[in-house]
Amino acid sequence: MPAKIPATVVTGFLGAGKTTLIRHMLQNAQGKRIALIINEFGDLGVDGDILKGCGDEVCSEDDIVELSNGCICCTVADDFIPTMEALLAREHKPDHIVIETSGLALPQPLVRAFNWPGISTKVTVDGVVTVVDGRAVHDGQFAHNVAAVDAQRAQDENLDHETPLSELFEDQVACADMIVVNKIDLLEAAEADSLTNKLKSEARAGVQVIKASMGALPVDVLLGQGIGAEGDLASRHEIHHHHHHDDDEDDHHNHAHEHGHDEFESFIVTRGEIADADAFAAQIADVIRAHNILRLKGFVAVAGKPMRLTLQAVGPRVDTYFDQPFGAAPRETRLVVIGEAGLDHSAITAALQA
Ligand SMILES: Nc1nc2c(ncn2[C@@H]2O[C@H](COP(=O)(O)OP(=O)(O)OP(=O)(O)O)[C@@H](O)[C@H]2O)c(=O)[nH]1
Repeated sequence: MPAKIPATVVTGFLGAGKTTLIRHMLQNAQGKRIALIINEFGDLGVDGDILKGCGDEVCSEDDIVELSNGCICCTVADDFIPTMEALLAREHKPDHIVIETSGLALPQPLVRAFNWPGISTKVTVDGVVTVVDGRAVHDGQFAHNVAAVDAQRAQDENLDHETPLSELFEDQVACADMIVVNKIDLLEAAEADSLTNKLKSEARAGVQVIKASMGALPVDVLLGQGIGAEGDLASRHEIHHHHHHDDDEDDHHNHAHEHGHDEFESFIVTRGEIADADAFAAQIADVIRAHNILRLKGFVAVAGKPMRLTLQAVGPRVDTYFDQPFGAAPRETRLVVIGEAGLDHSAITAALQA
């Protein structure tokens, strides 16, 4: 029987740097043939477009498959399994499969899917890489204290102080084989060390915690962990599954429901060309602050520039760079806005179109 193809799951919160890390990996793959499965949140394929735009020989468009029918953990059977089967049926099989989950997906149901008949004999989870935004976590944005939260819950069943964001963060840490503390360039050395130690103490025993900037890690470090994560799911406990860890559908749905994916939403804002890229970035930072937007990303048409401007904002930090010509795509500005449910669509749209 041929060896199983290793698959690496890359998870991590919105804007932590998953796409950046994968792009670096593809550009340094040293001839390894990597197939990518990308789970976009919302219906604008920004991450896929960014990766396709890297123009490298090893990341031909054929090898990039996008799942955009919602959260990967809720669409495993309908979307992920058929995609994986199609990938495994190809004549030229990849050496390695990398799966980028959307920042809101839970890694555990995805890892569990590798135990499905027809999948389990052909592919194995090489490792789960959880990318964290070192700056944000250090600043306490997604900090958590499991004991304190449990104590609070025990005191009052009606009082749930835990936000969905911190729940997801805990699940991502609990499932990791390797934690990448990214954006180290935005931290002092001592801050980076203390965060690394804190995450080491929260993760399962033996989990590697590695610092990185712009996700720049050697491919040999990221791939080839050889863990077989689908075989030890019980140790990757989902924080909110205190009662049982079975595969039954109801349990899965309850879990998905508990996490309330409906509590997040995304929508698209389009506009024509903008005149000044710096002024537009400043405008976006203001809109993000005013409306509590978690993540904003997309492509911008700048007057007089043939290239499209890629724009990515994590919190109020806005990054832009020109990546490639518009080509056949319409020359317009398209932005996806992601936040917790209740965003004021019309006010945000008006502010971005102003
Ligand atoms: N300063 C700094 N910025 C970074 C680093 N890594 C990524 N970024 C920036 O952070 C933003 C988000 O990075 P992505 O790679 O798109 O993050 P992601 O996790 O794929 O985000 P989602 O797809 O929204 O979940 C981009 O603007 C990156 O350029 C880093 O190490 N340092």
